[in-house]
Amino acid sequence: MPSDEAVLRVRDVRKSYRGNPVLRGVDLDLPPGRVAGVVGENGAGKTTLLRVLAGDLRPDGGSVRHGGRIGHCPQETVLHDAFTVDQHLRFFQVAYGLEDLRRAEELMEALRFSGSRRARPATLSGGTRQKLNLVLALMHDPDLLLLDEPYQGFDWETYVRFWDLAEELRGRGRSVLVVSHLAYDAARLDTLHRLEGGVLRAADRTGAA
Ligand SMILES: Nc1ncnc2c1ncn2[C@@H]1O[C@H](COP(=O)(O)OP(=O)(O)OP(=O)(O)O)[C@@H](O)[C@H]1O
Repeated sequence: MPSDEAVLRVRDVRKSYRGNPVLRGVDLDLPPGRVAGVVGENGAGKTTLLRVLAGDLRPDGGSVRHGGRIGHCPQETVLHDAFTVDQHLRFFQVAYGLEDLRRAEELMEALRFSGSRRARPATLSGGTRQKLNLVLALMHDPDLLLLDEPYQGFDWETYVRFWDLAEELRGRGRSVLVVSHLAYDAARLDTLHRLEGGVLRAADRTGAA
C-alpha cells in the first residue's frame, strides 16, 4: 500500500527533555485496518511517543502526518469530577460536532458500561472510568485510535470485549495503536514494535524480542 494512504506516517521524530534524548528518530507507517502494538520498558518513552502522535506534545524534530481523524485514550484519565457521565458525553459531542450520541451508546453497550449516566467519575470503579475514557476517545469513530496502557482496571470479560471492539474497528478499516509495557497480547496484533534506545524496531510477535 502506498504510504500516502497511511492513517499515520511518522518520520524521524525526536524529543528530548532538558537535553536528555528520549526519542531519537522514530519512524512508523500505519495503513488503514491495522492493529499495531508498541512495547518498551518503563521509561522507554512510550507515553512521550503517544503524546507526540496525538499532537499533545511538540517533537523537537521530524514529522507526524495523520490520514484522518484520531482518538486518543491517555494513561491519565481525562475525566473531570465536576461533570456527570452524561455531561462528559454531551461535552465531547459538542467538541466533536456530532449530531447524536448513537455511537457513544453503542460503545457503552459493547463494553457493558456499568455506571449510571448521572454518576460523577469519582463514584465509578476504576475499570468503569477507563471504559468511559475509551468511549470518549471513540465516539466520533476516528480513523486511528491511540491507546496508552488501555486495560488497566479491566476485568477479563472487559478485556475480551475490548479486543472484540478492536476487531470490529479493524474490520471497518479503522486502525488502532496500543502502547503497553507487556507484549502479552501480541497474537491479537497485526504488527508489534519495540521502543528501545529511542527508536522503533519491528519485534517478534511471540513477545520474545
Ligand atoms: N515532562 C517531562 N519532563 C522531563 N522528563 C520527562 C517528562 N516526561 C517524561 N520524562 C522522562 O522521559 C522518559 C520517558 O518517559 P515516558 O513516560 O515517555 O516513558 P514510558 O515508556 O511511557 O514509561 P512507563 O512505562 O513507565 O509509563 C523517562 O525517563 C521520564 O522520566
